[in-house]
Amino acid sequence: MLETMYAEEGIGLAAVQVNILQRIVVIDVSGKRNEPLILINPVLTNKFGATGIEEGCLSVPESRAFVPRAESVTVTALDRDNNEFTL
Ligand SMILES: CSCC[C@H](NC=O)C(=O)O
Repeated sequence: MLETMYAEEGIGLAAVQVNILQRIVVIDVSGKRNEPLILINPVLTNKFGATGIEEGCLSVPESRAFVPRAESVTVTALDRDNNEFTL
């Protein structure tokens, strides 16, 4: 998933986008593209505020649309070593 996200110059990719039917998300919003974040079975436990921007989607590359988003969220997930973390 990381390989695909980096190859497509994305900032995030969900497993279902590459036909893996599991709750896994990879993200890298670092400037140098060297800080991958892997969330397995993520659960949003809190969200705050409302915002949104026009976004693209690697699965529908020809389209862009405004997507409503929270300003911040709290998420708990497992990492690659099965350790739970919250951010
Ligand atoms: C803003 S959410 C990320 C959207 C897109 N990733 C998956 O489709 C990407 O451009 O990386």
